[in-house]
Amino acid sequence: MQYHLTTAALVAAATLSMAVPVVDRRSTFVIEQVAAGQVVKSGPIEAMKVYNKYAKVGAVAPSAVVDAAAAAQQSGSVAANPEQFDESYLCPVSVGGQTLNLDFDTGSADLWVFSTVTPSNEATGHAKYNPNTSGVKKSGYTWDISYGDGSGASGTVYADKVVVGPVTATSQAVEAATSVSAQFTQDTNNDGLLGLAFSSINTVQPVQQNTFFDTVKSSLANKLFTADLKHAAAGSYGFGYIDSSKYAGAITYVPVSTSNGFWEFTAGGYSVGSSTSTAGSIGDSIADTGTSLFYLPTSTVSAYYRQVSGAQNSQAQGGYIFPCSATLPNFHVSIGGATYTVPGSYINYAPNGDGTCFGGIQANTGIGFSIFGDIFLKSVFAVFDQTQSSPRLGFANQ
Ligand SMILES: O=C(c1ccc(-c2ccco2)nc1O)N(Cc1ccccn1)C1CC1
Repeated sequence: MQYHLTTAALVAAATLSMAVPVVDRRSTFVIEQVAAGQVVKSGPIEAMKVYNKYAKVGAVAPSAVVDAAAAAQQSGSVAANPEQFDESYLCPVSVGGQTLNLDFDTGSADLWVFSTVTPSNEATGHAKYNPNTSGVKKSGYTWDISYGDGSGASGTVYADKVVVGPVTATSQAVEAATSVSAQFTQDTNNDGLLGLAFSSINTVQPVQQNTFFDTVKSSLANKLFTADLKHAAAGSYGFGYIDSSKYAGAITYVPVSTSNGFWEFTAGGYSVGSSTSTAGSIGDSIADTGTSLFYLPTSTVSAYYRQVSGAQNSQAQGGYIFPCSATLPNFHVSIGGATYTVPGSYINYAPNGDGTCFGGIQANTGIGFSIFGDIFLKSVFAVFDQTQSSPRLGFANQ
């Protein structure tokens, strides 16, 4: 039986074959390279899907359709450079043609930047986005965010081109700060945040805006991004593809609840050091690249520091501390049936200056869930995946 491509598909293909110059034919439809500049919407991708659907009965896509579809599927990566003590990781991003170093944060959903509209005494030492060069003001739109550590920022909104690695959002909501808290002013390496949580918690009013990932998602070869953070070394974030050289063994996936706007999942049992007994379940957790430490239930945290001689929960320092000379046991956690290990050395976060050091594992008291922050994430390869009907998180050992 001879299948006929639908008229629409033939028209689409014909149109594209006229519109797109025929270049070299791709033998296999594997997307390696990425598109720059204008991102073509889903026309070529839909046309390509038709050819793929009927390939089994002999349909062959014209090279123009293959090329246009390929050009419409972006993927690529950007370096994630650690600040001192791995407090946060900063990535170079082009915002309206200006390079700023942004903190990619899977725990929030606003892309906000220091700018020429930030009071100069609050912006000293920071790279600033100048919206006048190419930004389109979304007049009347404002934003205001507060973070768990008490920091925060607020301002106005523009639409502009944002490029992360080779992945381009031609019109992304860029939130220019007109006010930032002291914590942000003081960290002169940090020129703003790029939120990668769900857009449902974006703070722009009166019209909520999309994250960078949601803006480019439909143009990515695969609707996912990855985090490959490292201890005291440059790692990377990838968009649209999984680099299998960045992890060992299999990626284990777990379901994600989006009801709070976070990459929220259920973590399983844990064990400390060489002990084989896996204790109780950690439970409700989020994966948050924007949080430095690893916040866990009080029972888990006291079980861990019971194995650290000299450890104490210091009111003065605001958490568990121990002698910097202490040997810290590894921390193992089970997620989706697979076990991941945070090396003890990663749990010595930073010196307090008095011979004691501050722990990378701390209690989640008052937060309401556990936070798998950078102390955990730099121990694994993480996949933030929206390729399925519902979002999921994938983890692999590095
Ligand atoms: O910092 C935040 C955080 C991020 C985004 C928002 C927010 C407000 C409005 C939209 O997003 N609010 C936060 O608070 N942490 C980490 C954290 C650490 C410690 C205590 C509480 N939390 C959110 C991811 C959990």
